[in-house]
Amino acid sequence: MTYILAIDQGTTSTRAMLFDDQFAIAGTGQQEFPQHFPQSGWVEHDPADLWTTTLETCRAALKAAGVGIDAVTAIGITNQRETTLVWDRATGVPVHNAIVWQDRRTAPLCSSLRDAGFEDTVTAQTGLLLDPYFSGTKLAWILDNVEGARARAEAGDLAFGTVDSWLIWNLTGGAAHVTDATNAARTMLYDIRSGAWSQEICARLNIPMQMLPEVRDCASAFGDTMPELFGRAVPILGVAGDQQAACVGQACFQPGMMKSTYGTGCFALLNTGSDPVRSNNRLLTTIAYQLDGQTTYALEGSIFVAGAVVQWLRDGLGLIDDAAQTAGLAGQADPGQEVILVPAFTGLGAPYWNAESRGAVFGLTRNSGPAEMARAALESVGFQTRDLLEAMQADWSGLGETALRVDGGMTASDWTMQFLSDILGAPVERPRVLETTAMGAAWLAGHKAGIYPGMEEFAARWAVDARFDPAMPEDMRAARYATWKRAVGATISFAG
Ligand SMILES: Nc1ncnc2c1ncn2[C@@H]1O[C@H](COP(=O)(O)OP(=O)(O)O)[C@@H](O)[C@H]1O
Ligand SMILES: O=P(O)(O)OC[C@H](O)CO
Repeated sequence: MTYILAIDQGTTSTRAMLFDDQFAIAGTGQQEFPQHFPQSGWVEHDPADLWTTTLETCRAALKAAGVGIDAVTAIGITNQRETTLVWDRATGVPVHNAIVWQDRRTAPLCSSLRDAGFEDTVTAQTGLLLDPYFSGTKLAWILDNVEGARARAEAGDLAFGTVDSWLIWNLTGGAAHVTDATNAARTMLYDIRSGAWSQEICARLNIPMQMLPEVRDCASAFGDTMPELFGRAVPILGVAGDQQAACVGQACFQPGMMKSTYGTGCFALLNTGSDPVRSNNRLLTTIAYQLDGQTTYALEGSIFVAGAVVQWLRDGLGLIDDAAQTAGLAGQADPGQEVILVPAFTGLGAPYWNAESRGAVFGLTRNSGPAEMARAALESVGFQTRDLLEAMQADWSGLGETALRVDGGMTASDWTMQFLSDILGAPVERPRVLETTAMGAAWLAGHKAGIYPGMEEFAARWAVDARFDPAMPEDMRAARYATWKRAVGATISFAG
């Protein structure tokens, strides 16, 4: 038996999974690591935590499976995207903590660049918006704020990378400074059409281009691990950002296919094929995957609060002890009350991108209670997904009748998935294998290694666990969505 080791380095935990040659999971390792919030709106990770949890979870997965390293053919890596690291090329020592994708410290820099009319250039080249979410302004912040960093960068002594690059650097003992096209596409420094770093954007942000990693296809030879780490050198053959890896793991290989991942937040990616579609509705244009030099593009919508609204019911309001209780509560809600929760706890993401909004509840009566709040919380996830779908439909005519493929922790809630289908007016499919992100990374590496089948056969193996079809009458769907839109409008206008 041969295996692929998939590393999934996420925002709150690192996981490693060993997949056998039939895609069955033979062993898993998982570790959480500390989040650092040095100031309001700032989020950092210790780069050493990202690396050591990776190493330890890989070893734990091998141990759990009882598999020796000789049976591991290759490694695939998937990772939290946009998170920004800078380290010394000679010593491998980072010059600063990793600045996490959620960090808003560069909001003033982004505003001034926007005011100067630079967003058009950014969107035209990178497909992104000029937002602190992406790596570019975080890297500029490090160069501007860490003493001596700029001079060292200009002298060629510092390397920049997203988390994949940092892990590969460490796995290969500093031999490889590389990334893949999907991670590059999230930096706001990469021209997704020409497939090259943007000289114009780097110059504007004052970023020396010798800091940037070499960009490769998602299934490529990224480097070999140092033999002393696992007992043998193992090639790293697959890399993709986590949402893109989920798109691959969900086998969304045809234009018009779409996946949506419901974890803490929600990220929906729609495959638009070989043409990058420019959004008129504030969605992101990004790279879904790049294989054999061929780039496949996607439209992406990001929602900041999905499962997090359930965590708020539990930890903030104390209405439930466990996420799974929400469905039972929601089912008891009074059908006559229309309570709407807009969970803009940290502003609104796509398609609104309103950083100033905060959460709001509408339609409370004297009879509203935990059941109505639970229902409103779960429904908010469906309403927000409909917002994304509406934007995608407006941007691109190729969005067909295909079902939405879902994954992530919140898809365990049948109630939420049924409402999602009802409010979208479209089928929703939950796959049998929910580990789509790790499986996507494993497929990239295993396909390159020649132990996994090609795209078509891999796609044919995708199997449904549950399908949810719309059951809500059309007039009710329209009325309920119109109420949601009014609630969002009021939330945004309240923020001023
Ligand atoms: N049965 C459930 N009903 C509703 N929400 C759930 C349920 N199970 C898990 N969740 C939510 O799913 C999220 C966890 O999903 P996960 O994919 O592990 O997230 P992440 O990768 O972002 O940490 C949590 O926010 C949790 O509240
Ligand atoms: O680590 P996750 O699963 O929260 O995903 C984070 C995204 O990649 C951020 O863009």
